[in-house]
Amino acid sequence: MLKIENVSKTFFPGTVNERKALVDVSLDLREGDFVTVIGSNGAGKSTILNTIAGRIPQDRGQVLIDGKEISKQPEHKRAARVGRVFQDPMAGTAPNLTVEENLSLADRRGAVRGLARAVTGSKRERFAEELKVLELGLENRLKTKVGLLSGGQRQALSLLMATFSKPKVLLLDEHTAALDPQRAELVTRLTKQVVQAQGLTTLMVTHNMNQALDVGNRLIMMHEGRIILDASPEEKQRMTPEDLLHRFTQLKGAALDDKTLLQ
Ligand SMILES: Nc1ncnc2c1ncn2[C@@H]1O[C@H](COP(=O)(O)OP(=O)(O)OP(=O)(O)O)[C@@H](O)[C@H]1O
Repeated sequence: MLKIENVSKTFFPGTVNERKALVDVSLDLREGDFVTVIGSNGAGKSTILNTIAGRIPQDRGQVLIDGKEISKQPEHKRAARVGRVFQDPMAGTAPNLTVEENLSLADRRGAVRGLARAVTGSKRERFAEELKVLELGLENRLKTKVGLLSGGQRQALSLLMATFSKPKVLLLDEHTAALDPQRAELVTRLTKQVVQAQGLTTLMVTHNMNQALDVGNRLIMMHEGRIILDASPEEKQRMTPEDLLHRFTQLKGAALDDKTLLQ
């Protein structure tokens, strides 16, 4: 479904600031796979999401959705097929627009022209229905400016907006990290719910080992631009956070040893 083939990305190549963010990364996701992505700071987790979304062009390799190469498509062209939620609750919504105007924009994502913000009666009813699922009472606040909502409410709305046009792929970049534990739990629960209901193929970056094991059916671990572990559903189910940390230390060490050997 989502295929990443031998993707590499180096920032500032040939300079003192050179950063190899992705080194020959390949990944194959089946329809409905929900993959959690963990790794150290600077491992390349966000960069991989950025190359799928089209925010950053890769230097080499291909990104395919349903067998179709999308690497040349600009970000806005991919938006209808690739939904995304960021860490910052401010990033996914327009604060000066109302809840219903934001939803209307999300509803029209990928459409060519038209009054994207305009909200008709039937649409309003549909939006209210969709909002009810969040259990935050936002269905009664359709005309509230989004800037007045709490971080958790905005993030829940961002999630709904990212999945509104039934994307092929959902990218979650530490989308619960900026929330307090209670709201993070709520948004995690909503995420599971929405991904399952729509059967979305999903990649979720997290620094939280418990969350990485609790959510999804597959887990990958990245280090210095490479995937160093791709845990199957069975393997993931058996793992504890301690196992995961232990594997990380082991594999990280092995990656370093390999590099030393190659020098
Ligand atoms: N736009 C950019 N310009 C220059 N360097 C970048 C850019 N984006 C990422 N990098 C570099 O690429 C490497 C991978 O960064 P990336 O943000 O993908 O890591 P990450 O695994 O998401 O890290 P974190 O967990 O800290 O968010 C890092 O060395 C980073 O400094």
